[in-house]
Amino acid sequence: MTNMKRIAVLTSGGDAPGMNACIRAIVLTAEHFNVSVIGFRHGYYGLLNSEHVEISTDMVSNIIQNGGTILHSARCPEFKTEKAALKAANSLDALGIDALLVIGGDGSFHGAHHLQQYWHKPVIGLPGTIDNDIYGTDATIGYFTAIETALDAIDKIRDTADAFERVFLIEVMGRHAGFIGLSASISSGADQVLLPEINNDNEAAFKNLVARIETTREKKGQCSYIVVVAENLWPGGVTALAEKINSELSIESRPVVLGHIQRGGSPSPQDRILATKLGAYAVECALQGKSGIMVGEQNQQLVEVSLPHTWQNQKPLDPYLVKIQTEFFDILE
Ligand SMILES: Nc1ncnc2c1ncn2[C@@H]1O[C@H](COP(=O)(O)OP(=O)(O)OP(=O)(O)O)[C@@H](O)[C@H]1O
Ligand SMILES: O=P(O)(O)OC[C@H]1O[C@](O)(CO)[C@@H](O)[C@@H]1O
Repeated sequence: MTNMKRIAVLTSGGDAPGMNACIRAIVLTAEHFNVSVIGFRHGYYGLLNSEHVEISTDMVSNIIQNGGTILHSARCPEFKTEKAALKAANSLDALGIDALLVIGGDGSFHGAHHLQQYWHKPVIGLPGTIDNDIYGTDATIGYFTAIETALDAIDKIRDTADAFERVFLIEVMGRHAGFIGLSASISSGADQVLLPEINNDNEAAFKNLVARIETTREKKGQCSYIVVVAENLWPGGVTALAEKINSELSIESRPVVLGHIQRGGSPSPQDRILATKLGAYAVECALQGKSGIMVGEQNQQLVEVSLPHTWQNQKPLDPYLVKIQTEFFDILE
């Protein structure tokens, strides 16, 4: 262990349930090693403007169950410049910070890597995003809770879909990745799913969707039909897709955009445990002088992955789940 005295943490990009659990674990672990923790508010903005607070252990009691982040989050486009990174490095030195922990998604990891070119002390990333789109860790903090939230909403939509025997197109988050979409679709028993990793031809996907709805209804009569659609896949989203279905075919459909509810709520046990594990491990890695890495978990083993590897490689969807949904279940129930 090095003789570090003070480390810093910030949360950046889309907030994710479990970020607070992670901050708590960092503070409690640091306390164990007699290291104090400074928190920068509002992601990289706080780092640039030295908007900071000393996080005591009192401040992290009773936050493990809360969504959001006590440090607040932000997207800070100007952090990409050399000027900003130099300013951040000066700010860290002025405060006597020995290591920086960044909880966020791949954009935040780009930021951490960028900073590292100008500040030569440990910088460590912790994967915190509902999207689960970070290579090198089986799951990101917040992903499990987002699936539960989406699933709860889809179950409720199914009730009204069944009552009216309607088609529902349900848009889920994920930015450009289909992890939430696939998990929500499998766990809700959705009839069909449209994901960026699977559908690269929207017209073909549309034809297939219509054919499947029509065939299902020929066989079963009027019935509900649930389609989970990843955001950023269909131009204009599910509202435009529903309009196309309604106008070109005599099929009544309803669009639902689940939106930011997927980012909120009390973190699930899995997210709290993952956040706690990674928070504690990140402190240990920092104290050992490790830098330029993301801490993650693979097959229940803690791992360290170089920051560029986390965005240079594409994390695949579970191929067997894809097969189940698109091949085995591509039949009438
Ligand atoms: N190339 C880059 N260089 C420096 N900083 C960056 C870079 N890309 C992103 N950042 C910083 O990281 C912040 C967060 O990135 P982004 O908005 O992509 O969210 P994220 O961390 O990927 O999280 P999520 O995907 O969950 O929203 C940006 O606002 C910016 O401050
Ligand atoms: O809250 P904002 O800035 O609109 O960002 C929304 C995006 O952030 C996420 O919630 C997390 O990356 C994505 O799923 C979504 O595309």
